[in-house]
Amino acid sequence: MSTPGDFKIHATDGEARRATLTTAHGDIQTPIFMPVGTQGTVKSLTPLDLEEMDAQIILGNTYHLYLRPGDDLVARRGGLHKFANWKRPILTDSGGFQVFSLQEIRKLSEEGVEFRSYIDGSKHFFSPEKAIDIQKNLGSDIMMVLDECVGYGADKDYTNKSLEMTTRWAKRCRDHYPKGSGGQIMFGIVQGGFYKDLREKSLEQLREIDFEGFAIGGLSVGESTKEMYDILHHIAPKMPSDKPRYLMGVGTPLDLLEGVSAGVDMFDCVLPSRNARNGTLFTSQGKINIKRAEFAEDDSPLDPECGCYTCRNFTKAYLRHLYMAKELLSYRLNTYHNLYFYLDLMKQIRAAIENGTFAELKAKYEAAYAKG
Ligand SMILES: CNc1nc2c(CC[C@H]3O[C@@H](OC)[C@@H]4OC(C)(C)O[C@@H]43)c3nc(N)[nH]c(=O)c3cc2[nH]1
Ligand SMILES: [Zn+2]
Repeated sequence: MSTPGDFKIHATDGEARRATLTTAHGDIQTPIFMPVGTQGTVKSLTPLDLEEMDAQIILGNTYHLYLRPGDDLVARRGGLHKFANWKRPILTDSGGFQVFSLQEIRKLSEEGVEFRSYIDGSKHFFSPEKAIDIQKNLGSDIMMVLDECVGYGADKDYTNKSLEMTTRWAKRCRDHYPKGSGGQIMFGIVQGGFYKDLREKSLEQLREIDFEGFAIGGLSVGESTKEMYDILHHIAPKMPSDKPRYLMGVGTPLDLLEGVSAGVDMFDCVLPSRNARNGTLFTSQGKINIKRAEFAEDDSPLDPECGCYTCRNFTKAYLRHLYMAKELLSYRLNTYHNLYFYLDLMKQIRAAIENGTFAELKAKYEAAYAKG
């Protein structure tokens, strides 16, 4: 009988790992990409669409769902799985990032963070315990601790003080929901900015606490790709090898490949769904923007190598027309394709690790995406 949090590694290829993570709503095959469903929905897609494209897990967000419709309202409806009719695993972020990135007006103290609602300006307070209580109400399979994601360029002294508070908050989150006290598992979040010694310090402090997994926070906050990869390759291989590693908010197709090569197992990013809105589509030959005039009478599919509903049923000419006409269907068909592309890339990565050809797969996409 497998327990939520069990993590079994089946194969490795360099630092890359092919594993299975057990949750209360089923097993997750890693490496994995997690579509972002901030408000309990992956914008414009139905649960059926997501199951068709084999999305194994989606993300929800404490900050947004607490403010609207209310985590208590969701709890009274049986939790987020029932409310959104999503039967597979859900991971919820703690809201730390949203408070620190979306809010100018906020007060940070040892106790927690005070902020104003972006909806009606009302005042709210998140303590580590409150952030966990909200995720308990939502019933997510994987909960994230409340942390401070310091901004790009934060100085070393501030970054150090912040990571120490984040560790104290992490401990309070774990004490508030001890391991095994329910079917939900909890990940710690490594901070430390762009200082390698502080990253190691954050990890050393967190590994003392009994988390079922560890995330790398504080990246994809405006740094260069080189700076991100530098920290990634420094800290990921040092994280507990017998537990899942989650790189938060990352990234492009090349970032996913780079992250896997550094030993990362889980990724989330708004890019595939956000880019769908502005017509930037990911294909096996690189990125294209569907609004370009060259596609006006192009009767070929978006991506000849893609098996998704959009590519099997529509031409570039029609997708361009929908985009130019600002039709709702444009957003839905573009999102469907972009997420399918990301999920299919992860499927190829899992197979490549199993048969020891990960380096070749990475080189193929680096060539196709070289032009950026
Ligand atoms: C884009 N770059 C980026 N995102 C980050 C996140 C948030 C990740 C969440 O925010 C949304 O992406 C913007 C996603 O949709 C929901 C569902 C809201 O959850 C995802 C982070 N979260 C926490 N707790 N701590 C971090 O240090 C952190 C760092 C990040 N860097
Ligand atoms: Zn497609």
